[in-house]
Amino acid sequence: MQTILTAQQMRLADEHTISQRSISSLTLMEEASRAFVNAFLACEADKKVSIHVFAGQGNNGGDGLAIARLLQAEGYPGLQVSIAAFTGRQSADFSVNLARLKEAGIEPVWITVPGRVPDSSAVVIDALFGSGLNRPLDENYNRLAAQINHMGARVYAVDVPSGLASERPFPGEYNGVRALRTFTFQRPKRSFFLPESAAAQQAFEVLDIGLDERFIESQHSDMVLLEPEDMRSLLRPRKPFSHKGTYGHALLVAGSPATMGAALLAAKGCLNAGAGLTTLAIPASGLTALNTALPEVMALPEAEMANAAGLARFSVLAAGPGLGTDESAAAKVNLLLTTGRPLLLDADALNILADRQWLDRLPCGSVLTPHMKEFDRLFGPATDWNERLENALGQATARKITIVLKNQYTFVVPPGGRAFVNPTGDPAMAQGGMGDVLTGILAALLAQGYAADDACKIGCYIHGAAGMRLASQQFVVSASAVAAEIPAVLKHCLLN
Ligand SMILES: NC(=O)C1=CN([C@@H]2O[C@H](COP(=O)(O)OP(=O)(O)OC[C@H]3O[C@@H](n4cnc5c(N)ncnc54)[C@H](O)[C@@H]3O)[C@@H](O)[C@H]2O)[C@@H](O)CC1
Ligand SMILES: Nc1ncnc2c1ncn2[C@@H]1O[C@H](COP(=O)(O)OP(=O)(O)O)[C@@H](O)[C@H]1O
Repeated sequence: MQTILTAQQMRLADEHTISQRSISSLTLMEEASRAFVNAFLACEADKKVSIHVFAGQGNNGGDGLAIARLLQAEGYPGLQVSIAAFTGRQSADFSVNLARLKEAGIEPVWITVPGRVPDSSAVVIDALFGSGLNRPLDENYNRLAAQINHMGARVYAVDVPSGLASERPFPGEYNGVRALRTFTFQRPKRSFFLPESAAAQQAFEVLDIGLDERFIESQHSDMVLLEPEDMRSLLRPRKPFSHKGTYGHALLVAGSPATMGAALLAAKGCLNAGAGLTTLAIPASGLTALNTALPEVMALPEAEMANAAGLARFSVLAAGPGLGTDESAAAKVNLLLTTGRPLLLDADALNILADRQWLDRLPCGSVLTPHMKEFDRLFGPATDWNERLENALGQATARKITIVLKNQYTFVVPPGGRAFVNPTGDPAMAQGGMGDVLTGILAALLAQGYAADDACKIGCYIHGAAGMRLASQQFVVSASAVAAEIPAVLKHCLLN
């Protein structure tokens, strides 16, 4: 797991590393710039390309000047450097790098008043502002950013796209530089995981610049990034002499005549994520489809969904995919709530909770898996993703539940004030039914006895990893294909 730092904590990590390694901040800047150049070389190997570096006057600008000098030494002759100096003072390390730039024979152009910038370069390096940005761009910088965006160049941002706040995006429409790729130092920035950052960058890559990892990991943060190693330590191999009873019995209450497929997808996810037994509670009209498509899955007769005592034999109770929100669906959710046991609820079960105002009946230890709209229906509207995430952090702690807030970067939010960011997934997965498979996977992991937070971390990770594997070969991946890929992904996670 990686702790995601605030800009202030990042500065402390810089200072700590500088004193611990007995180096100067200038050396650290040089190392960061070298790391950027190495990553840049891998993307822009043609040395004849025309490059325009736009630098501010802070340390991000200092990086920009060092990068320009290093690129020239690498043999890129077509370099221009512009320094935006509408306001502000030069940082000490910027000034030293300015002198070094001139010594290297590069004379920068100073932009002190708004005007036209030359727009013929194929590549732009954006080093106007980095993690020091503490207010939205004013008119002059905004105009410059718009000119850069209009150049049609391939834009590489240094550390943070200029205009994007590193912790939480500023309110309103993004008015900064739009980068193709950001090479960011040591840690992704918190705002990179919020969907508003899509306006600022298409992708980011993290570069190790040698900051002290122990110091970074000692910092308190409300955001933690999951890594492949976490799966290896969380996952448990199948045991010798084990049998189907060892791995739990999941009940999935799902499906309606028009949306039986959602129930089948959830059941398929559940089977493939290793539940010992999977039972579906679906309307009778779905039984033929179930027996044909998933012969391993059992069905619960409708009459048994009227009696809480009959549910005691299941190790996990899950509901929602394709359930519908009519009276009979609500009666099923009501029955589950009366058991007083932790529940796994998704999709229509969440809508039923919201519509009937049953949220306060939810037992501690439950898991909810809303997407944005379901979340807002349950917990109230949010003006942006940061507010939504902060609400999720508060609700999970207050209600002692785990919220899986789904998105490109899904947030697993257990009680305790920390969101675990799932890095796996691919836009090829943006298709109906994907969430149903995730619910089935989570049910299987809970049935196998994983704690709620661990089940959600593992489940989201393997679900996204399955999508990524398929997306490496396919334009779009179906939910059934993702479910089918899960056993191989689990094996891979355990062995690697
Ligand atoms: N030793 C270090 O501290 C290192 C810092 N590095 C670089 O330093 C960057 C951070 O540098 P700084 O803290 O100097 O900050 P920036 O260079 O990001 O910003 C410069 C200054 O601009 C001012 N400012 C903020 N918002 C503004 C706005 N909207 N309009 C006009 N001015 C505004 C602030 O006073 C800020 O300090 C990182 O992103 C990274 O690129 C790297 O060189 C790694 C080492
Ligand atoms: N662009 C994307 N990148 C990564 N993961 C995605 C993307 N789009 C969807 N997913 C994943 O697919 C799932 C979609 O869930 P949900 O919206 O509930 O789907 P549905 O209700 O259609 O089954 C989530 O787990 C989400 O993380």
